[in-house]
Amino acid sequence: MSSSSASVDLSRYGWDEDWQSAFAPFAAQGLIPGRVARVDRGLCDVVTSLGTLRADTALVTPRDPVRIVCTGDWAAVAEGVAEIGAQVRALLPRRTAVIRSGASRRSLGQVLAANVDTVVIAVSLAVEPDLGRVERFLALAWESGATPVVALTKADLAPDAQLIRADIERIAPDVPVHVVSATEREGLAELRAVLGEGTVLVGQSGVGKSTLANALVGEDAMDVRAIGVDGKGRHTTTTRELLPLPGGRGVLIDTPGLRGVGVMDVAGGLQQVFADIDRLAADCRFADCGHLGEPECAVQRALDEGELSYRRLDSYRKLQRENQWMARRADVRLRAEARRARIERDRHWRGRGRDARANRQV
Ligand SMILES: Nc1nc2c(ncn2[C@@H]2O[C@H](COP(=O)(O)OP(=O)(O)OP(=O)(O)O)[C@@H](O)[C@H]2O)c(=O)[nH]1
Ligand SMILES: [Zn+2]
Repeated sequence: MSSSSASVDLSRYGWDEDWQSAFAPFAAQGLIPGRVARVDRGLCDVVTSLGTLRADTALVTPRDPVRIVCTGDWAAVAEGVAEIGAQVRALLPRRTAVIRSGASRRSLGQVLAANVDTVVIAVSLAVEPDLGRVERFLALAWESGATPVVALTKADLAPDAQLIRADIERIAPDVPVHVVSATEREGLAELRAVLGEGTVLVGQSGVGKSTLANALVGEDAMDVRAIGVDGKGRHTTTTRELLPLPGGRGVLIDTPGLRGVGVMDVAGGLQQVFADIDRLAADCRFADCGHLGEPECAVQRALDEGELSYRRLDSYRKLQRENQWMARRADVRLRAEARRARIERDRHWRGRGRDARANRQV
């Protein structure tokens, strides 16, 4: 699909009047708008009205990984002439960003998708779902500014899909939960109906995201391959793609499967996922109740009555601790960076002073 020359209608990719007005200053510089469909090692595929261009992203590569170009971004692109290829010159400010904490142990974030209004969390019905992991994804999704939806995949492999659905609904208040089978093409229309203008599919590796994306888009658009390269014969999505859904129903972004998903800066998201616990806590006698045996604790009462599970309260505490820990790490990192910058600056000025003295002596 790359470098087609046909004229592309960008409204199929989510272009609207607000983007248009945000773009005005770039249009004045002769740049063209494009939506980033895929990013890899310094280059990206960007869909413009002229077709998909391969563009250099060096000019928009800051140190902060959260600000690095990502699938779903709207970019101001210089088309390029002769040997000089296309270049991404700037990114329009994002409306939403789905961010997880970085894969490494350093406290850096990684943007999974930008400018989506729906986050579909894919959870496989083929295995016992890990409720804590679903809660993590929900926190990320709420925090992004988009709306979460849960898709329970591989329904054809699960005799008790409705039981699992009830469990998920309990931990995901106010979130639509859909049971689908991509291979049997079941539940797809219902799922499609709740998607917004832009959707990203997230979830663990192997839950069936790419297969579901293909089923929703209606063609073999994603690269789903059984590869033996890693020796485990796992199915792995090697690229991240953005595709328009049929019937003008917005775009769909597939993401590579995540082994683990860390949270950072998700305090607001956690409050939304665990709104039930916060509501209970409001009825505790003490405003700062730790729900650890204090008298007249509404959370303890709900635990005793089986209205709230110990697992869910533990999960909330664990995610809160992780979030605070990540925030502290980010603080430490920012302070270290500031210190490094100060040392650099001092060295620079000391060097200049030495040069000036040396000059005087000549
Ligand atoms: N039975 C059944 N198998 C499915 C279904 N959807 C996906 N699969 C299978 O599950 C395996 C993983 O599917 P993928 O679509 O590659 O999963 P993914 O989540 O994109 O995986 P990553 O790319 O690693 O993130 C493949 O063997 C699919 O054929 C389904 O609805 N039913
Ligand atoms: Zn309490």
